[in-house]
Order: sequence, then structure tokens, then C-alpha cells
Amino acid sequence: MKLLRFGPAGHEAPGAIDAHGNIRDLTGVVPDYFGADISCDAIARIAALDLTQYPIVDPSTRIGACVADTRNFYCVGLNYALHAAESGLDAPSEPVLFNKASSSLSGPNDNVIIPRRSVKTDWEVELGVVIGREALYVDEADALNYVAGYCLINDVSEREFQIEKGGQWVKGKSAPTFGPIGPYLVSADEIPDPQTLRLQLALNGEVVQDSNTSDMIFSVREIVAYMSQFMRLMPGDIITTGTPSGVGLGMNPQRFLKPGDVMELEIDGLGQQRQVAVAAD
Ligand SMILES: O=C(O)C/C=C\CC(=O)C(=O)O
Repeated sequence: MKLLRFGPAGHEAPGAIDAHGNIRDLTGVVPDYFGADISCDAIARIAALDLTQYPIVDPSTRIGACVADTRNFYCVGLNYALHAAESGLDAPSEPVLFNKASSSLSGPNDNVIIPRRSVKTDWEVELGVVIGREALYVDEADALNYVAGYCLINDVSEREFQIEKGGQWVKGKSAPTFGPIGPYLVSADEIPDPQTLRLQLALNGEVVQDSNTSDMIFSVREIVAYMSQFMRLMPGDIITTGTPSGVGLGMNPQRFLKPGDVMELEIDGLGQQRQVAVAAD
């Protein structure tokens, strides 16, 4: 099942992709994809629908973030050994956790706005996990049963805000449009092993990140179980699971986004994104 939201920013409607790749409009059938409306049970109810009964959406319609304004947008840092090394840091012995503001969420093909006073806006292709059941103190063996599905995420990051201004990484991770997700949420049954997915990011046509989720230090199963020891994960919570090497911060010389740059991202089975970087007003 591939679930997505379509329409103008702030006015998206819920939809699903049918067997022929058409977007079907599920307005009035499901409220939106937020919290319990995107739980494992809710997805099972949508999967039981005959999608051919619902209107086809014009394929040129804008695609929004595949999860509506989430309560929690969690991130795992330094989760690929080569990325930790390019950041000048040791591979972590326990998952590094931080947050992005939920207001950073944007559509997969929306412009990425380089914030005012930014000189170091960077890219990060990542596998996103959406929680489908309340998870507290879950075992690794059971952890994937708490996952509703997976999506593609660009964890856009402003490195000066993140690293040079003290305190927590959240400052560099949270600007509006710093969280393109989608195009769709792929339900967990379609991704039996989330540790086998190739992920790539090209900048202006040049592939700069090219890795596989098999290279993660902490697997999705380990991350969900680990996080649930510290907090109650809720349906609709998003966890972005870390980026592989090839970010601008790790290049020599370093490279950061400038207006007009184009990022194209892809993860096996989870679709593609394309964003143009633009300057803030
Ligand atoms: O140099 C640092 O302190 C961290 C740099 C990058 C890590 C990061 O943003 C991540 O998501 O991983």
C-alpha cells in the first residue's frame, strides 16, 4: 500500500496509489494521515478498500508530505560509519538521537528554502520510519511490528546552526522545508527487510551519496526497540534513521547548497524526490 497526500500546501487531501500507479482520492474515506489515522490498523482498513471506486487525481497535482503535521519528528545521527568518519567523529556506541521541528515537513518536490543568514545548508538522504502502534519497552525481536511503513526523507541540515552555535543539533535541522518526505508512505508489508535498500542523492546530476541501508550501524529494529526504552513512540511519529557519507560537510573542500542547486533522491521501493534550493525572502 502506498499512501500519499496531494493538493496545495496546507490543504492536502489523503490518497493512495492504485495497482496502475494512479493516485486515488480518499477524501471523506479517511480523515488525513496523522496520528491514529496512519496506524497499522488504519492502514489495514485502507488496504481493504477497492481503490477503483475512488476518483483518479490529476497526476500533475502537487504531492505533499506523506504524513500530516506529525507530533514527533525524531532523527538518528551518525548512523553510517563512513558518515561519522567524514564528520570527524567516532562511530557511536549507542544511537545518537535528536529532533527536527515538525514544521520543517514539506512535500518531496517542493523547493528547499535556504534560511536567512545560512552559509552551510547541506543535504542528507535517509530512510524514514513511521510508527504504527504505541511502542514502549519493546523487544528488538518484536520491534518491526510497531512500524506502519517507510518513506524517503531528505534531512536538510544547516551546519553552522547545527554545530557552531552551541547546544543541540535541532537548531540546524528545523528550518521550514528542511524535511521533505515522501512521495508516499509504503506500508511495512511491502518492505519485508528495511536493511536491504539502496539510497542515493544526486546534486546537480552528480551522485554524491550512494549507499545501502545494510550499512547502518543501528538497524531499524534496533532503533525502534532502543528508543522505546526512553519514550512512548506514538502512531504517526516519524524517525529518520541517519544518512550515509557524501554530505557537503564531509567534502574537501566543503560544498553547501546555493540557489538553483537541484537535489534528486531515491530509495529502492520508496520513490523519488526532486528539490530546487532557493533563497529565503
Ligand atoms: O559534526 C558534527 O557534530 C555532526 C555532523 C553531522 C551529523 C549529522 O547531522 C547527522 O545527521 O548524522
